[in-house]
Amino acid sequence: MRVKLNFFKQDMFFWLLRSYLFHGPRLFVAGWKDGEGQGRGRGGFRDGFRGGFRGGFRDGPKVVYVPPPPPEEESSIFSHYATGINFDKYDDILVDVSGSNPPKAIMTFDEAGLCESLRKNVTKSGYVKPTPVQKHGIPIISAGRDLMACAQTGSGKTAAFLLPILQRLMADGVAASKFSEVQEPEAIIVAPTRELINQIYLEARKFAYGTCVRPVVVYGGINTGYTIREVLKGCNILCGTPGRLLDIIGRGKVGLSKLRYLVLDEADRMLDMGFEPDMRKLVGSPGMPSKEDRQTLMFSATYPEDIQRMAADFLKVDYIFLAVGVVGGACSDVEQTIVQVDQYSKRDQLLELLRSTGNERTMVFVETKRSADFIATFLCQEKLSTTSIHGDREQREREKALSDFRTGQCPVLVATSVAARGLDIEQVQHVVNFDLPSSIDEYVHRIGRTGRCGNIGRAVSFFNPESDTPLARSLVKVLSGAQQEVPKWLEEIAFSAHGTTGFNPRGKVFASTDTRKGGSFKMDEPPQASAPSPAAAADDEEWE
Ligand SMILES: Nc1ncnc2c1ncn2[C@@H]1O[C@H](COP(=O)(O)OP(=O)(O)OP(=O)(O)O)[C@@H](O)[C@H]1O
Repeated sequence: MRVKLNFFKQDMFFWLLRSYLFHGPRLFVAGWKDGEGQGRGRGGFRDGFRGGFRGGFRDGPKVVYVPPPPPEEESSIFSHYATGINFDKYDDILVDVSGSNPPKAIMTFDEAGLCESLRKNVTKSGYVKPTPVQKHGIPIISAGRDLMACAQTGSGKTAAFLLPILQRLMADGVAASKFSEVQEPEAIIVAPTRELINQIYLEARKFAYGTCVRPVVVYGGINTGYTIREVLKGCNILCGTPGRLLDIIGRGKVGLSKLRYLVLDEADRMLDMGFEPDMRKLVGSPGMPSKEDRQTLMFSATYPEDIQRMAADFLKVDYIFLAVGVVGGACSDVEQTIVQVDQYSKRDQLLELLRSTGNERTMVFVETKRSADFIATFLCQEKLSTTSIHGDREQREREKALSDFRTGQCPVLVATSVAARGLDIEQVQHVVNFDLPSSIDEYVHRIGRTGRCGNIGRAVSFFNPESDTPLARSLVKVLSGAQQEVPKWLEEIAFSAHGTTGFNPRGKVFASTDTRKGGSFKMDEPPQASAPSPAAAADDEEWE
């Protein structure tokens, strides 16, 4: 073991030295970022030589990055990928709606009563029939009810909240957006990462195409002056990451008196330890309508029980809980494989795997920003076109990485948790968990980057018993819940980690849904404390 470790250290040392000489310090010192307009824990200069510089350059120089304008041509705005062979199987998923007097589900988009322009945009987006979360979610939102919705990754949650909001705004004839020193949006949508909120904004912009509703997006890492100018041009739907949103409200550029909708996408993440204070600050902002006077909507594929209880603070008492399928369950269109490895063989196994997948688009998840850089550089040196995304990369680089991955120019994307949730990228055939996350919900979100919208995907996870044993039990449950093969060795690890009594890995999993029913999701497992956000646990990942 010791010999192995020394080899590993030597290997790392020379590799680091080589990389430093080839790539210069840029690889290790991620640089200035996010200083402007934040002055908060998650902003500022967070970098490779942590400790050394940390704090010293916190505010950094002014962020000048202005993202390229979104596409203007209709063909790009409405470009979409095809639904997969399992799209129709969504109809077989069991749906549980709880709460008083839930409105009846719709079966078609025609029944949604969308106004003509919105209906046209839905068709141009390639949507023929609604997914279950849309069938149930749209009428619930249209009826003015608060909603906590849970549906598997890639099953259309974004449109489930955007369509009824846009419909209401159009039906009520919101004032066409025009320049004003203070903007009063009707809806605010929050999400945990910059790339995700930008994606939601582009979806909102697509569905609002040709109407007078104007969505705007604000997030960290881009020039604040530019952001403010965009907002002041007119803003009906404000999409933002929490820091930038609070900043822009704090500057008095956004008033909340007309706010009708507050949407928390990836709601469990928005309410866990990392973001909860920001969310409380947001709902406590001057002018924010009370929960009785606004509609609050929450969406995610996972809802730990304690987070669900806390979420009730933000919702009206009679909110509706909608569960499509298994709460916290993995998407069954993803074929999951768990491979037992030791730490030192991971790199070679990854290489072998990627060589066998050819040019298929693959996301490789690692636990820390540093390993993201290491692994990406390693793969590049092995002649695999690879890019990386993590919180220490500048926003310009993050967006470039994502775009290179989307276009297939770099078919391999090495990512930290920052890319685990929500991102909807065409043709991601594989997800590799080079490092398994510490929380099972994070695992569910990561593997959900593939197998979207009825398409088939594959996820391979490296399980190192030395570090991953605490995840074994939940992993067995998620695998069996998604009708996947559970390796015997994993069952044994889960069994011995748990002790000998009462553990039935194939037992009733995720039994109940709505915490108001008093049940626990996982019948034979005590409720877990909300896991510290993977971000916080892992190398202070920077999320927004
Ligand atoms: N009714 C539909 N018909 C065809 N395609 C759809 C439909 N609804 C959504 N889609 C497409 O399915 C893909 C996944 O949708 P979306 O990103 O909203 O999933 P999600 O449930 O929010 O996933 P995640 O949990 O990962 O955030 C998107 O490309 C979206 O445009």
